[in-house]
Amino acid sequence: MTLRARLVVERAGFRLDVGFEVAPGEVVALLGPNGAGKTTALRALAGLTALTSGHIDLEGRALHEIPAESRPIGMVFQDYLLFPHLSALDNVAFGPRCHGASKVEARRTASAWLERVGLSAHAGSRPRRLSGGQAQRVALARALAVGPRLLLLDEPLAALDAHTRLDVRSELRRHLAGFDGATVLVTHDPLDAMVLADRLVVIENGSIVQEGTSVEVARRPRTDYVARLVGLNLYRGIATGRTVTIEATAGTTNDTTTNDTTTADMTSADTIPGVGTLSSGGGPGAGTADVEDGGVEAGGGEGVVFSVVERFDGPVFVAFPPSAVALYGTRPNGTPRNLWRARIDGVERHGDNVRVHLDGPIPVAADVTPAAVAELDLVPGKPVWVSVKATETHAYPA
Ligand SMILES: Nc1ncnc2c1ncn2[C@@H]1O[C@H](COP(=O)(O)OP(=O)(O)OP(=O)(O)O)[C@@H](O)[C@H]1O
Repeated sequence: MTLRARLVVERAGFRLDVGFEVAPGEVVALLGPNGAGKTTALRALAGLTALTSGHIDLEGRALHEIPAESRPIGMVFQDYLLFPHLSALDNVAFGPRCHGASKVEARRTASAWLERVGLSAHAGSRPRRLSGGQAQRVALARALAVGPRLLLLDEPLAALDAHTRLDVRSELRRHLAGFDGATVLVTHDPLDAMVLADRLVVIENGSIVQEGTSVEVARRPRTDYVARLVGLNLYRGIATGRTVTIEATAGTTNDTTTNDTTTADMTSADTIPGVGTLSSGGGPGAGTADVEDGGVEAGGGEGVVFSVVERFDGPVFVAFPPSAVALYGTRPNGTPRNLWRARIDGVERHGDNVRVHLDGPIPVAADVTPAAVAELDLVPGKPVWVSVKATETHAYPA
């Protein structure tokens, strides 16, 4: 293991006590609700918050005995914390310079990193002239330029608008894949965690409540928070331009063995990346949604064709929240894309709304108002039309 940590931080009214390991090249996401202790854990790894007890072992070195400024770590913060008076190049060069490199050497290293993140043309720009996405890339280059063995990312995408976030997320994933040290990422966005991390460590109230790959965590949610967390509709598919074919569903049912409270979430659990076979329920509703005319043809579980905003070729993920799904009792007018027919599998309360689980060519969860439930008479077994606006889907390379 590259990193072995047990972090105990005590404060009035709060106690963090977590232990986890990160393998070389692995990205671990610390995920959890507000106030869970994620940032405290990250700051403790960085040496910015003192440990009450515990230890941090990085490649055999006792990191907790090393002062923050001498730890071999790179850190990216939510708001980047770039020096406003320095150019992008000098911001990146700052790290190597602090680690003893000469000015020329530091700038050479910085220049190479700016090129790797695609920002050579902006080397002379001050941070205020950079977009949020560009500033984030400079911050990442600055963190990696010191050749860290541990990379710490604190909500690295949180300050970006939705569209930029999409691009930067894919790009960050690529850079993380090329980093051979340990990476610990803090986020409360499940999409960031699932796309960027190999493994999730879910923290609630200062303790680890669940950990594993996103598939493992999603299959057996153990807390309400985790169950909600995996409530995204998320599919793996193949893109051709702006059209994504969601891989065929297997037609096998879930291996749900109990009727406990997590059962209702298993549908969405099957929509987590890495799960090769999505449960379609295998019912007569399985088929191919033709986005051109919005119909559903019997197709023996061939999946669904989605139209999305982003243009890609090859394997992608398509994600959208249950709130982006609209249900209709009769086929809606016009020819909206991403329209197919499904059958209601289950209905449950979800905050102020109602979450409707649907069978069909792909399993999907929809959040609708109680008024809509009454108006459309949404009861299990009822056939409905399902539509998802292309603008509310996110597609990104798998
Ligand atoms: N500097 C501080 N002094 C005292 N208490 C703090 C300090 N920073 C955080 N806390 C408290 O410690 C607990 C954990 O906070 P922390 O910021 O680590 O949570 P988090 O999981 O990162 O949450 P968020 O997602 O909101 O950032 C909270 O109860 C918080 O109020």
